[in-house]
Amino acid sequence: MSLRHEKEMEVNVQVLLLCRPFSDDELRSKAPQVVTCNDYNREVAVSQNIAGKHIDRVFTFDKVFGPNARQQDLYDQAIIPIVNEVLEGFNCTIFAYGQTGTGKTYTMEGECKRSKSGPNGELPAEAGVIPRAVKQIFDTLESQNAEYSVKVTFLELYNEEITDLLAPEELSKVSLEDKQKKQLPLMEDGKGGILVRGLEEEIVTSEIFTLLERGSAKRRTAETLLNKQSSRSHSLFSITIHIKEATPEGSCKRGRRNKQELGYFRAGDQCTCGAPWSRSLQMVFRDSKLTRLLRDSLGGRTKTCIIATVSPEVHCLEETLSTLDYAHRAKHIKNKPEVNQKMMKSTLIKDLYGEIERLKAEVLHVRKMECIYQRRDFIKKKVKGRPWQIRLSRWG
Ligand SMILES: Nc1ncnc2c1ncn2[C@@H]1O[C@H](COP(=O)(O)OP(=O)(O)OP(=O)(O)O)[C@@H](O)[C@H]1O
Repeated sequence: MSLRHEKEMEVNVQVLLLCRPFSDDELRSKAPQVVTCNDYNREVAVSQNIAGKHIDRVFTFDKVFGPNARQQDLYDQAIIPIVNEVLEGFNCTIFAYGQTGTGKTYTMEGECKRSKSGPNGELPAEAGVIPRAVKQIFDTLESQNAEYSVKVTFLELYNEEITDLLAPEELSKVSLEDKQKKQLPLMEDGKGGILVRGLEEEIVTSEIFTLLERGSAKRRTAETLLNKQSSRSHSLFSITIHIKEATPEGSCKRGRRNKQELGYFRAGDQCTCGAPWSRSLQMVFRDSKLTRLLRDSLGGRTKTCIIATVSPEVHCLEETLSTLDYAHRAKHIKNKPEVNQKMMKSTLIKDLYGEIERLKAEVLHVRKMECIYQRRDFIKKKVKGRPWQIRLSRWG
């Protein structure tokens, strides 16, 4: 392929800026505002006082959403086209990046717990990107009378450890404490991608709130100065859509698997991983799990959109500038998105056989682990519990 043709296929990572409104506490304390958004010009200005001089630093992004923007504004203006591209066959990634308390969870999940869906299935105003994307996918595929399945995964990355937020507890006798410590390994999938071994894939049939609530409840949270319910980790939510195409006689001829990744990545000192793309730019920490998870999204074959989140108030000035600097640099990352190939039925079957083999190996692994845990519990009881008795009986 010619260099010119290759360049034509390149697209930049899209970067949006979202500034959340003042919280009630910030309004009460009359904290000065240092961030001003100009949605129309796609600019955000940060006011600084340096040696008595008032200086404004201005950053331009692909789209800017000020404190008055509603969840629906962000979704309609920026996310709908991306989800449409997923339905057309691209793999896409959307992730929120920002300091603690700037609205990453609010933007990606929304306030699912507080609000309920409307009578006709319409989403609450507070619903974030994930439930809206799921609804758009279902609505579109239903309107096309397509034969499809939608599967999701939800993982947490904390201190270089990956845990599954959707792992069913009742299926395992492992205690919650052990479960949370259970790490999942990252490995190459043999097709140039990365997969997390043992990650639970859940089939979604309609609404996503129950699943999101279940996963979110397992995220590690702690109170920070800026957020009473701060998640202490990075999270990645993936939606895989499998669409089947039928022949006129009705039998399945070929299919396509498209993937949408939705993540929220913490910026700031509490996190040991730093800005993922600063790493991808500097080519350091090549083995960081976050960098590996995002390998295809930053500089790979995926279409990627970053939502940088900031607070408007003065106490966050330093972190806000750092988020804006990183986000601005990320605008220069180029990806080469490729449409997923439609697979012929025979290839599809081969692929599914491969998946069955992989799942068999996982079941075996889980059984072995359960055996080890049961043995350990048995030994623990023996050591810690009351004097242990073995009864020998004999019949006859
Ligand atoms: N755009 C917004 N409109 C209204 N409230 C918001 C908005 N963004 C964030 N908030 C509120 O700000 C608080 C912090 O938001 P959130 O928990 O989403 O931050 P976060 O970036 O995920 O923080 P952390 O990294 O600590 O988990 C929440 O109470 C949330 O409801």
